[in-house]
Amino acid sequence: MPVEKRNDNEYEIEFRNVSFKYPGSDTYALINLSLKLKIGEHFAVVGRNGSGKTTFIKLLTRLYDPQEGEILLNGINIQKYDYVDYLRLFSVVFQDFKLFAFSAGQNVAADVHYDKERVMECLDKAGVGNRIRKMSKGLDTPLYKIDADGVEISGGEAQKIAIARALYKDAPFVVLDEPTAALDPVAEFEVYSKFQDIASDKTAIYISHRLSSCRFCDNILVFNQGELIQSGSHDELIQDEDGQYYKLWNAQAQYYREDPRKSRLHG
Ligand SMILES: Nc1ncnc2c1ncn2[C@@H]1O[C@H](COP(=O)(O)OP(=O)(O)OP(=O)(O)O)[C@@H](O)[C@H]1O
Repeated sequence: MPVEKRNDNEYEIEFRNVSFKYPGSDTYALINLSLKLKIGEHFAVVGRNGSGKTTFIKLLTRLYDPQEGEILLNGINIQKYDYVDYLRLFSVVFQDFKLFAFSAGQNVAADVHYDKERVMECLDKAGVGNRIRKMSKGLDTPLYKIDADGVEISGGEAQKIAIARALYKDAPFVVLDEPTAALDPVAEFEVYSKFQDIASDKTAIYISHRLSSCRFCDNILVFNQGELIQSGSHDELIQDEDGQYYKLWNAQAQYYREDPRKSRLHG
């Protein structure tokens, strides 16, 4: 069935007791996950390596179907919707995003024909607009040196362009699966705080290993060994000294102490 187009973007997704094993694997990558993603809510997803964060996104975007439980869009199992129609609801930047040897503008629009002004706006929001403006042919500059006029860009710049592409798509759900891995902590914080503004009216999910970037998000979801074990704001989660969030936060705290004197004391 088609996904009903809603001008109010009132799309709600619910995971109901979802468990999942990858094909050929004996262990669960996700165990009994239940949560609701309501319109306009922003989520940060944190947890150790292999805790199920990316798998959660893969099920959400129907790269796989769960063996147990169900995922519902406005109360109807997502498997009942037309696949392409369903995917239109999402702008996703995966860890292994790809840019192509096309022009900067085409990379953002994922199309040959595009609205230059809007593309530039998205590049600005992602924090890479000025870099593109300074290129000899602006938006028409080919990325990568395959072309004689091509420009090599850094990993961090590529990630910002991938974020601009997700913004250009203008879908009601935006997912950033650690798209900031090549950014230094300051740049990641900048992207993340901008992202909160950019995604203001959208449902947004942001996966990051750097807890410092997520601390201002109201809904932090903590995954551990395939389970959602905690959720809440930073201030709520940090209260529980036996909790996983507290452990993760303290394990990383040495990397982002703001007071250099403290760093010296600990360094
Ligand atoms: N394609 C796959 N086939 C089999 N097992 C997989 C596959 N992808 C992930 N897994 C396993 O599923 C579990 C959850 O992995 P997932 O990638 O969701 O974790 P993650 O929290 O996103 O990790 P990271 O922080 O390292 O990106 C892990 O045990 C992982 O080894």
